[in-house]
Amino acid sequence: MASAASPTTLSLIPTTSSSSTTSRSSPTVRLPSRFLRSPLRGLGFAAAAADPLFSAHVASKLQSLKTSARPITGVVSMAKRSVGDLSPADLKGKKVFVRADLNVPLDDSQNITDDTRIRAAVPTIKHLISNGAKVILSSHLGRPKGVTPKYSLAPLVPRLSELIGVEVVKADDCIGPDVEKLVASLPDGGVLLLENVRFYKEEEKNDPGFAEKLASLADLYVNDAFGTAHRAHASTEGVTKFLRPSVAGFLLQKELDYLDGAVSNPKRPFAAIVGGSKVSSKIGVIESLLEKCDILLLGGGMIFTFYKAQGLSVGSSLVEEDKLDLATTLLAKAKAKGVSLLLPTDVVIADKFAPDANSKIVPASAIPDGWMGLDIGPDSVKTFNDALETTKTVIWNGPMGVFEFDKFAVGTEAVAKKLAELSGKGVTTIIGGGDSVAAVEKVGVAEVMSHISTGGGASLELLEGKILPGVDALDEAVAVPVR
Ligand SMILES: Nc1ncnc2c1ncn2[C@@H]1O[C@H](COP(=O)(O)OP(=O)(O)OP(=O)(O)O)[C@@H](O)[C@H]1O
Ligand SMILES: O=C(O)[C@H](O)COP(=O)(O)O
Repeated sequence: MASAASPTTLSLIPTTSSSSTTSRSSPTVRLPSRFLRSPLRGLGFAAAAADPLFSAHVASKLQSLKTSARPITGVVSMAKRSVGDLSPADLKGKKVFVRADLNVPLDDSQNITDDTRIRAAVPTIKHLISNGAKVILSSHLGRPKGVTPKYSLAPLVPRLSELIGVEVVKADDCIGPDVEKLVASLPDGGVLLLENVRFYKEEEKNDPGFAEKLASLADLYVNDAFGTAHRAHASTEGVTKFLRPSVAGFLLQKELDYLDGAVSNPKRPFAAIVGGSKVSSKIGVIESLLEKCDILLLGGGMIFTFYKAQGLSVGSSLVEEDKLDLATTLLAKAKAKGVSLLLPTDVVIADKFAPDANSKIVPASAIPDGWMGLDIGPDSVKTFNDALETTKTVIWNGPMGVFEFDKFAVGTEAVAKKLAELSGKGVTTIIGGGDSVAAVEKVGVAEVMSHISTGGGASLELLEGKILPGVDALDEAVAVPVR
């Protein structure tokens, strides 16, 4: 282990050598990922033009086209068909079953405390209603066991109506004769919100009979529920067996464009920042990113397992004893692949796990007994920032410390600020879901990031390279040569 005293000896693995970066930047054509596509496919330009979120997305796509140094030839796009690929005639007067992820947090008085997921669903809904479709909107909320009033979607109606600009009608069920009547009376451009699909156990069981009942309400299917795309449920997967076309909504498409497209075919150098509590929950993500990135920065509770694997004392820091070998293996893999893996050299330690704990900054090699590391230190922040300065693409998943306690939020907030700064310089910055999103929002820099995922589990699974059933079930876009 290098001494933590000097920033020049910060990395446990040699820092990015020009040779490793150069070799990774060479015009090697990688195998196409599952959704590799022409960067402009499936964006739905009509809706995109009207929405600042998507305008920015398109602008960054155009920019990436202009700046893409690597020619890709002979690769066939396997994009999913998008709602933007449907013609106005496909939509006018049609009943469209839209599965969104409106699983938003509610407080004890049933007030929405974060409407991000509702706002993210709006572009697809607006596109459909402006094309004269009848929108049958479906979602889950929470994990109810049977009909549970506190998990009703009713509290979402006012905000949804306000954002869409249409008075949303709410059904008390999601299947059955009453719902059918409401669907029959829906005007072109109207929106009917079905009740929580998870009130039926058949939803999570992906029961074909239940899926068929949902499908029977509509003429075509749009899945925009990225946050639930890793679940093979009746409304996310089963329904596609009974409804065609089955296409991706704009949000789902954008998530795939960034979390799969930009990550699998990044502008380089490409850095990944992975934090969070435990290495065990990020093994798949780290292994997958090691195949793609040039620089890997690790933070959060997981670093102590890496330190201990290297023979360092970690005091009472969070350690997964059964993952010490794994940590060693990951370090070796990074080295073998020429990935510059940086671990923090200094940490903020605390005498207890509490917001008012006594704290001090020490080298990573000098954590005393009885103290626990709860954040990365200032030298590490500086070295991480220097490493990020050279990048063209950055993805971040998981906080650098216990950011819920202000005293230990400094490292996480520093990363958020650095990414905001890089974003302003044209670097593609992707926030891969979970607590890093909360951190970015806390710092107030969410708007400037290239992409903030609305998925927690779904984004992790996509980053791990897993196939998401809710995506896999959708129609393939017509294969087109990328160039
Ligand atoms: N040094 C540390 N010691 C203990 N816990 C830590 C440490 N650093 C970060 N954490 C905790 O890790 C948690 C986040 O870890 P998690 O693995 O859930 O990450 P995430 O990917 O952001 O979230 P999710 O899994 O929900 O997508 C935070 O609650 C944070 O307090
Ligand atoms: O919040 C989420 O991650 C999604 O809405 C999926 O919810 P679930 O984990 O209950 O399936």
